[in-house]
Amino acid sequence: MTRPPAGARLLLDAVGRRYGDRRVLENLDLEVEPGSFVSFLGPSGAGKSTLLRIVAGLERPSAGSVELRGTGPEPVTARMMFQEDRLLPWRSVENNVLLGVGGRREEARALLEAVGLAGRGGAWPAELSGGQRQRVALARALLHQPELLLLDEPFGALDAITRIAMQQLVERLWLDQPRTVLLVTHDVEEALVLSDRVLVLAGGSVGRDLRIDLPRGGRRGHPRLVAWKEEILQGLLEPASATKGAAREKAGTRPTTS
Ligand SMILES: Nc1ncnc2c1ncn2[C@@H]1O[C@H](COP(=O)(O)OP(=O)(O)OP(=O)(O)O)[C@@H](O)[C@H]1O
Repeated sequence: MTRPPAGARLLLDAVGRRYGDRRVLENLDLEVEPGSFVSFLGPSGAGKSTLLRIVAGLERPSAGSVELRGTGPEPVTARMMFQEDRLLPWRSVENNVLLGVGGRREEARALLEAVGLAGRGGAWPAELSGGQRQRVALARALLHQPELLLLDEPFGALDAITRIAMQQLVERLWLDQPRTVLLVTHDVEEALVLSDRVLVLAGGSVGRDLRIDLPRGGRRGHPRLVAWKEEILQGLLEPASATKGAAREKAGTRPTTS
């Protein structure tokens, strides 16, 4: 199935970000097609969240440029979702969805229904499970009909089963309403199951750029997906063992086996 182009196009040109002497991103070029689902993997500290914050406009790059092109002349609407749900405990579920927006109760209720929380608008966040709270956070992001949805490890705190349910929900909503999605995750399988494209950040830039051309729906357990997963995991493990090996050589020590 070919999806109609929708959502924002993202163009990063030689983006760099440093904190003091520390270069986190360097000379990063990237073009993301409108309506595509792109995931970012990489070792801890590789700059995945930094990149997302830069795309969201929450942080400025130290070098290079970021361009977002929407479907119309208006500025691109982007919304971000985090590992923490960031719900306000003193507001009802529905009023959390409507945060900063007035008078769109019908839409908020329809969205709560779409995320599997029909009739729970009057509940307090504390009355919901972690997965349900993330559903509210998703509904809140979608109320703004973003052309760009930025997901920073949004299922990281959820148990394995809830996590898969959330992945399926996000995929279904994305298929229903095309928009560009950027997902930062540590879960290689999650990235491969959900994405059109998986990017592995390394050394401040894009190390690997994989197009996942498997049909959706039956990806989990597919031999090609399993092979990609192994290959990516190996690549993520290698820099660490190479560094340790180099450190040992320098120190003149041998690895211990116990
Ligand atoms: N505001 C900041 N000030 C100083 N250093 C920062 C700041 N934000 C991020 N960093 C540093 O930049 C590097 C990249 O951080 P970032 O959170 O983007 O990595 P990440 O790939 O998302 O990591 P993780 O997978 O652990 O979440 C880290 O070394 C971090 O300490």
